[in-house]
This record gives sequence, structure tokens and C-alpha cells, in this order.
Amino acid sequence: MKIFTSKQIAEIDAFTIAHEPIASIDLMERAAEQLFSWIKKRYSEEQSFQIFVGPGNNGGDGLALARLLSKTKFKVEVYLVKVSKNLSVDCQVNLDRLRSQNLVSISEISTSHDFPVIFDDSVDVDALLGSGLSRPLDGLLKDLVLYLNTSKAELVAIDIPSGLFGEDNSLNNLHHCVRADYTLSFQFPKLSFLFPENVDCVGNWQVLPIGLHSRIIDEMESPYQLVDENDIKKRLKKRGRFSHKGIYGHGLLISGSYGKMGAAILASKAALRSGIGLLSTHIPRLGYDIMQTAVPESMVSIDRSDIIFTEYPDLESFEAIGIGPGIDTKQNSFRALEELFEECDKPLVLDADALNIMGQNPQLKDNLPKGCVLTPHVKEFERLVGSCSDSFDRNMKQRDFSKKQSVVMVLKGAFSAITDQNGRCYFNSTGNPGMATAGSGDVLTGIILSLLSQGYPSLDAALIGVYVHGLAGDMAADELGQEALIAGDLVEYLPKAWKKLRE
Ligand SMILES: NC(=O)C1=CN([C@@H]2O[C@H](COP(=O)(O)OP(=O)(O)OC[C@H]3O[C@@H](n4cnc5c(N)ncnc54)[C@H](OP(=O)(O)O)[C@@H]3O)[C@@H](O)[C@H]2O)[C@@H](O)CC1
Ligand SMILES: [K+]
Repeated sequence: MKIFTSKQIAEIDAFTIAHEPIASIDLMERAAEQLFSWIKKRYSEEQSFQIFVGPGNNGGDGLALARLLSKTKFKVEVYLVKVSKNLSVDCQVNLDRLRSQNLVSISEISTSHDFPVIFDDSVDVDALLGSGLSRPLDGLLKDLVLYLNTSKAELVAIDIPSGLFGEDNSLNNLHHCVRADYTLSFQFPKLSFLFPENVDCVGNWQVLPIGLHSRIIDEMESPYQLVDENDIKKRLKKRGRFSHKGIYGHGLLISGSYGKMGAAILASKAALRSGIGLLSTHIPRLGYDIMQTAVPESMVSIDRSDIIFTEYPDLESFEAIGIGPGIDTKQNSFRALEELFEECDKPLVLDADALNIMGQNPQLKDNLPKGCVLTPHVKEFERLVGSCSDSFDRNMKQRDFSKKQSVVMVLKGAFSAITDQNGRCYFNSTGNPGMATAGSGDVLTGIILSLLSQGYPSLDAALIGVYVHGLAGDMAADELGQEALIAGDLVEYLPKAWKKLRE
């Protein structure tokens, strides 16, 4: 699913009105019907609602919703906030329609003395401001939002929590934005929903389709996409009946050091559970018995060092290389990594200590093999590019980095962001907080190495890898709970996750 800016959504909206064609007031009605049907499914019939309405079309949605609710057993009160003399045309039409029906009490809020009592068991609907927000909230609206945020009532935001911008909130004060339990966003999520600092404002968000015109949605360019299961399925290659292990590639995993052999085991198992034909794991000598016992399916290549990575085998026979999990960051490892960058013309995935070595030796950045995949978490990322003021800033820097260095980068976290050489950004939709556990990243490296070895292009390997990793995590958390989840469980659930993608 593409993600558009608020400005683009307004264009899509206008195109739909002109080309469906549909009157804007009817499009608003369609949006309100979607809100109404979400509410009907979620709340019991006697539920009371307090709807807070602003001057624009977001307020218009709230008024249309109030009318639909008033025709049922739901109890509704409307509060119209007087922040401007004029209402938008469709907001005014809906106010007139609601007034003429005379079923709902409509009060005006002109000062903070007009704020109503909010009962804990009521549901507040935030229809104050939507995607037309033009500046951070202040004055009466800010005070009202702060007041609503202190209440215990459930809070449902229409389209976007009031006060939150759809994209960049770096100059905003998030304490002055609505803190919703649910956000019901029309047709698309907003970019800001995918950034962790906004989660307390957005709550659980859902997308409600309102039938915006498919032609403009297809044609309009956006660098942002939220990746779903269908997008992933389309990128999967068929596995032929007459195939043999040679077809699925031979991967080299450079991993492990004294005290960190677990990383090599997890990454190796994950690679083997993700369709690779052959795997060789390059480890320091001390890890020999450990690897041969724990992962008999992998061949082993032994470093001359007993305890760290200092060299790598001839790359000729490998389709792809993965390096980083548990290799440590010693000087000898830096030299070996530097050499690898110079020599390697194979697909490559870099993680963990390989990224930390780069963080300590920034000149390595400019030698990165083109098209390689980097999989940092936030701290590793900032060691590479410097500190970032917030997630929006970080996202811009990630897109720039991918473009400038011509690499694919996976920034791990909730909604992991995958950026490509063209500066596009794909957000992953699987995964859960239970996966923030030791070794989880090693599993991802193994999966991506496996896919690169099978001949998937870097971007596909990153997108599919991150998706299936999150899916295995979701399946594991469903059965085991998030607290108990450990990285080994991700490997255990990979078969089920792959099976689901192949259904
Ligand atoms: N996507 C779709 O197709 C559909 C979208 N729909 C709905 O439309 C919504 C967007 O509507 P919208 O453009 O009228 O904007 P909205 O935010 O309601 O209000 C703008 C007004 O607020 C004012 N204002 C701005 N900032 C302010 C501030 N800080 N403090 C005070 N005032 C401030 C601003 O004034 P100005 O900036 O001009 O000074 C202007 O008067 C969208 O979120 C969705 O709910 C659906 O109806 C159907 C289909
Ligand atoms: K809103």
C-alpha cells in the first residue's frame, strides 16, 4: 500500500470528486458511513459518544457521524469548537443537516469554561482537525486537547489525531496532540503513524477504505510504501520440481567469536530454514565443535585465529556472503572486513559487529560494495551516520544514505524501514515487541543471506527477509506470548511462516 503526504491525499480527494464523479459532500458521507460501521461493530448499542468538532472537513466527518449515530440507540452529544468564524462548506452543510434533524444536542465551546464533563465510560471522538493542520496547536484547541487527554474515556481519532502532522513532527509538540486509543485513517495510513515517538498519539490505527479513485492512486508517485503479504508473495520465486541444492546457492556466513558462537548458530539455522542450497559458516577455531554439533547441516570454514574473525576463504564458490553476527570489533577483524569490501563482487549482507566496525572506521562507508544490504538497528545506524533528532530525520538520512552509497538498508524496529538505491522506503508490517530480544537480528541476517544466495535481488531479499522474520515472530508470539519469545523460537517458527507465504 502506498503512503501519501497530506497534500497528495488532498489531490487524490479532488481527483476522485472530479472523475468518479462524486460530490464532495457525498464523499464525506461515504467516509462517515465507514466510521459508523466500524463503531457499530465495536461498541454496544447504548454506548454514549461525545464528538468534538473543528472547523474543517474533519469536523464535517464528525458531524455526519453524529447524524448516523443519532438514528440508532447510541447516545450522542456534539461540541463545536469556535476557533474560526467560518466552517468549511461541507462542515457547514453537515451542521445544518444535524441541526434540522433536532435529535442531537450541539454545544459550542468558546472558552475553556465550556469544556464539558467527560464521563469515564463515554467514548470521545476527535474530529477537531485532520490533514488540514497548518501549524502546531495553541490557545483553545491546545487546552481542549490537553483536557481530553487527561480523561479516562476511550478516545477515537478521525483520520489523524488532532495536532499531529501527517509527515514531519520535528517542530511539533507531541504533548499538545490528541492521544487516541484508536485512529481511523481514511484509505491510507499517514507516514507519521509509522514512527515510534508518535505511537502514544496514534494508538491502534486502522485504515478505512473510502473508495478514492484507483487511477490516481496507481499513477501518483510516492517514495513510501507499507508492505503487505501480497506484495511479498508477488516477489517470491517458484521452487521447481526438478531443482537440486546447487540451484539454491551456496552462502558464506562469517560469524561468531569467543563467547558469541550463539550468533553463528542462530544465523546459520535461519539461513538453512529459509531455502538455501548449501551453507558454509566461517568461524574462529574455538567454534569448530560447537558448530559441527549444533548445526550439522552447515559446512564449516575455520579462521586462523582461535577467537575472532581475521580472514575469509576464497569467495569463488559462493553466491552470496553474510557477515557480522557476533564477530566482535577487534583491529584484525577491521582489516579483514576492509579487504572483503575491496574484493567482494558478490551480493553481501552486513549486520551487527560488521556495522559497528564501520561505525568505528567511517572511511569504510565509502568502500561499501554497491547493492549490498545493511541491517542496523537504531544505535548501529546512528553510529554510521551520526545522531538524528527524531524518526522523520532518521528516515530522511536513511534514504539519503541508501541513495548515496547505492545500498539497501534495513533499519530494524517496529515497522522496520527498508530503503533502496533510488531513495524509496518500504515499511514492514509484521513483527511485535517480543522480537526485541538477543539474537533476533542474527536470525534476520541468516534469512537475508539465504535469499541472496538463492539469487533474489538485494531489495527483494531484504523485503522478503524482514517480512518473514516478523511473521515468524508473530506466529511465535501468538503461541508463546511476547515475554517468553527468544531468538531460537524465530527459527522454530520459520517453517510455518514460509508455508503461509507459499499458500
Ligand atoms: N481524504 C479524503 O479524501 C477525505 C477527507 N476527509 C476529511 O477531510 C479532512 C481534511 O479536511 P480539511 O482540509 O478541511 O482540514 P481540517 O484539518 O479538517 O481543517 C482545516 C481547518 O482548520 C484550520 N486549522 C489548521 N490548523 C489549525 C490550527 N493549528 N489551529 C486552528 N485552526 C487550524 C485551517 O485553517 P487555516 O490553516 O487555513 O488557518 C482550516 O480552516 C481529513 O482529515 C478527513 O477527515 C473526508 O471528509 C472525506 C474524504
Ligand atoms: K482528528
